[in-house]
Amino acid sequence: MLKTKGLEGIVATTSCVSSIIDDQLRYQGYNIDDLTENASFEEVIYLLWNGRLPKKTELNDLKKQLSYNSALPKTFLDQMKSSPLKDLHPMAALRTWISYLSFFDTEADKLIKEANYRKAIRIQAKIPTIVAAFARIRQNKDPLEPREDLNYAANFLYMLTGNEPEKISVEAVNKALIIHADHELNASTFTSRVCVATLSDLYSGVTAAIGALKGPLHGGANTAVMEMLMQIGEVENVEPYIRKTIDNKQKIMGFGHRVYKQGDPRAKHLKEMSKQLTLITGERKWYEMSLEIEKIVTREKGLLPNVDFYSASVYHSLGIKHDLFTPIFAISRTSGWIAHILEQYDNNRLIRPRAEYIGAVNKTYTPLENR
Ligand SMILES: CC(=O)SCCNC(=O)CCNC(=O)[C@H](O)C(C)(C)COP(=O)(O)OP(=O)(O)OC[C@H]1O[C@@H](n2cnc3c(N)ncnc32)[C@H](O)[C@@H]1OP(=O)(O)O
Ligand SMILES: O=C([O-])CC(=O)C(=O)O
Repeated sequence: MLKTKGLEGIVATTSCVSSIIDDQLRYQGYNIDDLTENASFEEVIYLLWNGRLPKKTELNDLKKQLSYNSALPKTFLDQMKSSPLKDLHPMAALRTWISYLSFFDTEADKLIKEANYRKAIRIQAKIPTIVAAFARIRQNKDPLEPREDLNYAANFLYMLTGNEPEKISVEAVNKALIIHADHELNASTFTSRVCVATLSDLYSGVTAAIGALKGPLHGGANTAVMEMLMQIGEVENVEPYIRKTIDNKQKIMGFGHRVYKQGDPRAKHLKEMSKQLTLITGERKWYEMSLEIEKIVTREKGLLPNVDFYSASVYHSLGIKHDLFTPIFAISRTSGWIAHILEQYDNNRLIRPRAEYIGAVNKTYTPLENR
């Protein structure tokens, strides 16, 4: 008899990439609180892929490679421009464009370690360029070339807006990218590992993971949180809205977690960022509404905010379109997916669990005309 639905509590692999122990999240042994306060996203990419922090020359080299590989081929951009993007879900677009990127990579199906690392850099370098190009093209704006002089976070903001990004925005995006980079065996990471365990390629692994992240029970929750905040509109509407949602037995987006029961350690960073950024924008209501929702949901349901809850008001305060929140999550999580994919290749075995069959047996075929 199946004891646990949704593989809850099942340990499905060993991993050195990240750990959740006593509600503390660590990447390769480093607490995310430490990394969020001190590191750059580029350092975290290196850490996740190599198991240690980079030396100065190694970091500079990674930055150069990311920068060198960040532009998109003209044919790729032409294809984007001629596609019907206007009403497309950005995660559907991203899933397609990452897969399409493999058409331009002569090493796409080479599974040797060195080629995998080169592909890892190409994907990580191009994913923010793709998201930014998508965002601009659907508004009938020309996509922008990445800039060599900007770091990963700043370059993304620049390509999105065309403006010189402000320091505070760059710092916020850098932190958000670090916070979302990896999370043990979450649904999208598991998906990526299952995919490449068949000895499929890195592009397939990342594409599959994007599909899994898209759903509102996973990465799609950050956009859903913002939709909820927009529907609520004002702090005084929070209580009736949440009460109705609870009475209707609907889920409150951005709350609850499969693994954390005492709270998601990433939420406090985003909460503080939301507080600071809404002070600057003057739109305090997004933070205040979030605080009120947290108070009521914790009181009524005993549920705590997860990573997606305060990230909504953070990204909104940075002026980012709401449906781009999940693609930004994907930009960050690509670093974690890739780390897990590389780890899977290093010690691979096909992932193929069993299903307990609960359907009918011993049926016999009835010819079509007799049904
Ligand atoms: C990056 C990330 O993926 S973080 C998660 C992002 N997703 C969300 O924020 C969506 C809202 N949250 C949820 O749907 C869930 O809490 C999940 C998907 C995160 C975890 O799901 P699970 O571990 O499968 O818990 P499950 O959905 O079975 O919930 C257990 C109980 O708590 C309730 N519950 C869990 N989360 C919520 C919520 N956000 N709002 C209301 N009730 C909730 C469920 O209704 C269920 O109640 P029941 O036992 O009375 O039926
Ligand atoms: O681990 C999970 O189930 C979901 C999550 O928080 C993440 O992927 O960051």
